[in-house]
Amino acid sequence: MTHPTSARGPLDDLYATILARKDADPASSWTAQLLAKGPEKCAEKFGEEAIEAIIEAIKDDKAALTSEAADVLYHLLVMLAARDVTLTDVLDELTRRQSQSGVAEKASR
Ligand SMILES: N=c1c2ncn([C@@H]3O[C@H](COP(=O)(O)OP(=O)(O)OP(=O)(O)O)[C@@H](O)[C@H]3O)c2ncn1[C@@H]1O[C@H](COP(=O)(O)O)[C@@H](O)[C@H]1O
Repeated sequence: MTHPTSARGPLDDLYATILARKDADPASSWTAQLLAKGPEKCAEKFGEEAIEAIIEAIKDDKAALTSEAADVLYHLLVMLAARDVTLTDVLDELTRRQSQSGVAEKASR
């Protein structure tokens, strides 16, 4: 499925960079090093970053939450790449849900 908002954005560019790091020398890049440790380690790092974001959200520190949210998005993409799930797969799932909720809205009118 082609995503309707297919204009490339920073997340697409970051995901493409992360994918390219799957074949890179681990010594050359933090991302390549993390991917070389395997999908379980990538998932663990995602969990750690999510918890750090939760802490900043509870503290209501907007600057720190913004920074942690960027870490969460980066580590989400690394975890997806480690398991060969594409960003397009995830966006398509969101689009499918939006169109389903549109059907539900129309049905309730
Ligand atoms: N967006 C990011 C990004 N966000 C966070 N990080 C790294 O993720 C790491 C995780 O932070 P931690 O505080 O947990 O790091 P740490 O304590 O050193 O790690 P551990 O000891 O816990 O394993 C840090 O080293 C950050 O530099 C990122 N590393 C890379 N990118 C982007 O990924 C792309 C590829 O970068 P390279 O990894 O340099 O190839 C580039 O576009 C980068 O901008």
